[in-house]
Amino acid sequence: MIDRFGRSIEDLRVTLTHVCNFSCFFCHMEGEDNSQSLLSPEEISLVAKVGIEYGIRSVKLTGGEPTLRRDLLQIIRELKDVGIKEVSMTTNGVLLSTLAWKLKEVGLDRVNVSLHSLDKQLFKEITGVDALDKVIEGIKEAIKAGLRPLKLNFVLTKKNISQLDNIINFAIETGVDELHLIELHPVGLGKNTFEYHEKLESIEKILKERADKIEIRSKHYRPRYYLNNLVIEVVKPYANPIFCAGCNRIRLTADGKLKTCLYRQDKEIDIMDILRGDFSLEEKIELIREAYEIAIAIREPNFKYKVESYAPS
Ligand SMILES: Nc1nc2c(ncn2[C@@H]2O[C@H](COP(=O)(O)OP(=O)(O)OP(=O)(O)O)[C@@H](O)[C@H]2O)c(=O)[nH]1
Ligand SMILES: C[S@@+](CC[C@H](N)C(=O)[O-])C[C@H]1O[C@@H](n2cnc3c(N)ncnc32)[C@H](O)[C@@H]1O
Ligand code: SF4
Ligand code: SF4
Repeated sequence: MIDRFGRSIEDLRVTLTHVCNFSCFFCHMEGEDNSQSLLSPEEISLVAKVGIEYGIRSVKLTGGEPTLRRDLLQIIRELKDVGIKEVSMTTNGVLLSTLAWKLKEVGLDRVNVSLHSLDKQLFKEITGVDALDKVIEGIKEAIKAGLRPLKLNFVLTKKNISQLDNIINFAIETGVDELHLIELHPVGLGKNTFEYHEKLESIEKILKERADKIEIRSKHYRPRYYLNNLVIEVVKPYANPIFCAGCNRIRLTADGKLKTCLYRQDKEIDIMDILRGDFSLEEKIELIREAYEIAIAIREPNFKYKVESYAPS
């Protein structure tokens, strides 16, 4: 099923919690308001299962920090049980060294680990926590456990641009598969820290010259640059109509809303009353189907090309 802009939905992005053990100065919290609500593993897997009928094939677990959920293993197990082909997670990595093998065992396919600096002091300045060594340990353990392709997320800012070369070298030496080079985008706290925004254009120009191969991914039409054994994927979501044209994701917020876009709080459908209401399972499934259909009908690219109407005078 496709929306009015010809886009399918294939990926469900689930915010498992708004709680985090870091406090990154730019954190967008997936564009959600802080809430204490937590959907249960059964509720999450029911929404994902119904989503399969509408094209959902993969689920991304995010947050806040998803590894803080005590029932994370059960959530992953249930998502695989209802038929989600690929379950992946984006994490700050600080708890990964103890969790990696257990995550693999219950069916997690891969992880993205955020790493914005290899300098201890700067890492602490960015994240609020002195945890660089622990995160590196987590990355290494996740690779050993086979949570691959393992991707690093590097959000580029004026604070850490000097770290980029180190991060690329670290990724190659450690056996990381891919590096997401991410533009800081102004949502959530990121909105107030846009003075640290750094353009990616000059870096991308160098990548173009040095790459052995360049690909365009169907997800967000993201460009991927192959350098030796590392793939560097440029994630440039801000004011980028091409990115939004390739948006095949829909979101499930921590407080039970189907959210059609990271930037839009006006285009959400609250399904908490369906999930927690006094309905039979069949009735819930039917109501969730209706919610997906409404979400698909109202979703739209946040950034669109505007064609000026031209009226000769
Ligand atoms: N604006 C916008 N940003 C997004 C979207 N999806 C991901 N991002 C940003 O992309 C960066 C990488 O997000 P991840 O969760 O690690 O990765 P992913 O987008 O799921 O990509 P893969 O794991 O490679 O499939 C983060 O900064 C996200 O905020 C989106 O649909 N819209
Ligand atoms: C909101 S975090 C949640 C998952 C986990 N806590 C983590 O940091 O990896 C998801 C991803 O968004 C990135 N991110 C957060 N705020 C951002 C912003 N304003 N601009 C770009 N990326 C951002 C994080 O670095 C992380 O890679
Ligand atoms: S970016 Fe991730 S680790 Fe950093 S504060 Fe936000 S949720 Fe926590
Ligand atoms: S429409 Fe654009 S901004 Fe909104 S979620 Fe999709 S890619 Fe992100």
